[in-house]
This record gives sequence, C-alpha cells and structure tokens, in this order.
Amino acid sequence: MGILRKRVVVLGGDGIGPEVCQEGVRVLKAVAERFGHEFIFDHQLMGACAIDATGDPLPEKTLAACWQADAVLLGAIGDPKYDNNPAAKVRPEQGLLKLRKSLGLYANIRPVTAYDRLLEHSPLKKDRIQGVDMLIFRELTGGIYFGEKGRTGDGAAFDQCTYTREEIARVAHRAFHAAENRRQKLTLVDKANVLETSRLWREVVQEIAPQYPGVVVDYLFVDNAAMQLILNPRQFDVLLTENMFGDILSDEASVIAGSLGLLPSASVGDQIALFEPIHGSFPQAKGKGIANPIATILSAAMLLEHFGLQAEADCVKEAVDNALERGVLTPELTSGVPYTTEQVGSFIAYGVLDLQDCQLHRSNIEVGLSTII
Ligand SMILES: NC(=O)C1=CN([C@@H]2O[C@H](COP(=O)(O)OP(=O)(O)OC[C@H]3O[C@@H](n4cnc5c(N)ncnc54)[C@H](O)[C@@H]3O)[C@@H](O)[C@H]2O)C=CC1
Ligand SMILES: CC(C)CC(=O)C(=O)O
Ligand SMILES: [Mg+2]
Repeated sequence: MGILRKRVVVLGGDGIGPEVCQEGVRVLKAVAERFGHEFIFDHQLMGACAIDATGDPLPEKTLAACWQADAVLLGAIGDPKYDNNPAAKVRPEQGLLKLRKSLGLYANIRPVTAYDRLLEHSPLKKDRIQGVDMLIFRELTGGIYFGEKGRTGDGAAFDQCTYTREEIARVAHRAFHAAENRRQKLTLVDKANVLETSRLWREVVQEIAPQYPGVVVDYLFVDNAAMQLILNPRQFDVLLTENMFGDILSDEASVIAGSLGLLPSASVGDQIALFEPIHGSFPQAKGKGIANPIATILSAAMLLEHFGLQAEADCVKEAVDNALERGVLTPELTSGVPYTTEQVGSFIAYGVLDLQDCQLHRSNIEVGLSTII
C-alpha cells in the first residue's frame, strides 16, 4: 500500500468523548508520521455540545463534513442534564441515531477479546474467558430505536419495533462473510419465541445460510444468550443480532475483556464508515484523566483497516498489547498507581513510533506529549 492522504472527521462529543478522541487522533498522527501518510482531521460538533452551540444535536454542517470525509472517528455523546430530564424534546442521542441513519451505517461490528494480561482483572473466572475472540454484528439503523414512538391519550407510551427483510439480509450477509473468514460459526440471537420481528430474522437468516455452506449456524434466545455470554463465552465466533439486543449484549461482553473502556467498534454501510468506542460519555469521569482511551485507539485501528492499512493497524494493536503487558493502565484496570488517559495514549503512540525505550517513565511520557506528538 502506498502513501495515503485521507480526511477524517472527528466528533469528540460530550463527557470523556473529546479526551478519548484526542488519544485516538494522537495515535493516528503517530501512524502518519511513521508510515508517511497524511491524515487531515476535521473536528465537528455532535451531541449535547452541538445542542449548546446550535440548538441541534446533529448540525447540517457536521453531516455535510461527514459526507466529505473518508471516515469518521467518534468519541461519545450524552449528558446528565438530558438523562435526568425525560421531558427534554431535543436530546444528544437523537444526533447519534440520525447520524447513523443518514450515513446508512447499518452494521455495527464490535470485537470482544480476552487479553491474557487482564484475565485476572475480569470478575469472571480465568478458565472461562481465556481465549475469547468473538465478533458481535449489531444491526444499527433499524428496530425499536428507530420505530415510531409516542404517548397515547390515556398516558401510556409506546415504541414500535419494525424490521424489513432487506434490513436483516444486508447485515446478515456481512456477518456470514466475516464468519467464513474466521471459525465459521454464526449465532443468531433473537427472541423468536415471542417477537414477530425475531421470527423474520430467523426466516431471513435461514434463507441466506445456504449461500455460506461452510458456516455452521445456531440460534439462541436473547435471555439465554445473556447467560451463555458469561457462562461459556468461548462458544461464540460471530454473534449476529438486532439493534437493541446487540447494544445490551456488547456492554455485557465487555466484562470478559475487563473494561467497557477496551471495546472498539466499526459502523459500516455501503458508502462511508464510522469508528467509535462502544462506551458512552461516562460523564462522572469528564476532565479527570481517568477514562481508558484504548477502546477509541482500537477503533482508530479499525479505521486503518478500513483504509486497507493492515500493517499500520497491526502496529497500533501491538502497541496496545504492549501497554497492557507493561501495566500502562487507567484506574479501572489496576490496583497499582494508574496512568492517565493522556499517558496511556502517549505510550501507545510511542509504541507506534517504535520509541519503546523511553516510554515507561511517566516523566518521559509527559515530555513526549509536548515534544514528540
Ligand atoms: N455511543 C454513545 O455515544 C453512547 C452514549 N451513551 C450516553 O452516555 C451517557 C452515560 O451513559 P452510561 O449508561 O453511564 O454509560 P457509559 O458507557 O458512559 O458508562 C458506563 C460505565 O462504564 C465505565 N466506562 C465507560 N467508558 C469508560 C472508559 N472509557 N474507561 C473506563 N471506564 C469506562 C464506567 O464505569 C461507567 O460508569 C448517557 O448520556 C448515554 O446516553 C451511552 C452509550 C453509548
Ligand atoms: C444512543 C445509544 C443507542 C448509544 C449506545 O448505547 C450504543 O450505540 O452503544
Ligand atoms: Mg450502548
């Protein structure tokens, strides 16, 4: 792969979003420096910060910039002033959902890995989680999050869940394709014993399955799947599911890795792709330097893979592994003296630049912040 020039829109968002994004960008800048690429970063508003500035959680200017970009890197959105006010009509999450829908990002891919160095840290037993390596395919632009919602005259509320065959088929094809290139197993998670939409999911997946003869398909109801994920997570290779189930199960699966701050994701459609940690804006941590930036940095690695830069992505992943191995960890992952968000990001950026020798000293990391990247 030759030298690339790419435009990346950065949506820091709210809470810890801008802090973790800064580290994702730092690592991408290190990649550009090491491999000679040019990445142009265009920072735009989305979420509560956009409501504050413009009244709109997804301003037209932001959406237009995303369409102009080669990829989007997102931190997280959300603010307690909306979470704690159910009557608010304009909400940060509307911006995120509209962005996903507008950009056609129908497949959200969430890898879940058990890192050897962190096995002891997970509350789950080591012998259950060692070797876990699964991909969750979450449908991202349909289902109950996008259905008609409202209040009835008698004060009740409703949220409608709808799926079309096409919405199911396009994400299912991507999941089957991924399974073909992995351990050739696909598990569809649904609630087909109760929900009509889930029965449609099974129907469509059963129709598609013969096109992927090497892939073994099995089916789990979501309640059982929630249990199996912590009882025997190694059984999963590719897990395919609808929007809300995927949202919930992937947060649960992060306990296998050891922290929600470790899980990255790619949201892809037929035109553009967006990369974001699976976590939210963790508002309690804003400005404290305690947020784990690794989920965002690994999302940046997925962005590099999307650009076809596999060696560069591998370099980032190796630098992340090295940080974990050497105990360069944010507070939720250590009982020792933790590193800050910036220090972890800088350590990983140093790793990318192959400047490992001067890394471990906190003072060097801090010097590096101002001098190297
Ligand atoms: N994609 C997005 O932008 C998302 C936004 N949200 C929004 O985020 C706000 C907060 O929601 P919560 O339910 O509290 O979820 P959250 O994901 O922000 O935080 C839940 C818990 O996970 C841990 N955590 C999350 N990120 C971490 C990180 N980088 N490093 C270390 N630990 C981390 C913390 O213990 C935290 O209390 C809400 O406004 C919600 O709507 C929630 C999920 C996704
Ligand atoms: C606004 C929510 C749907 C965001 C979320 O929880 C997620 O995408 O994981
Ligand atoms: Mg979520």
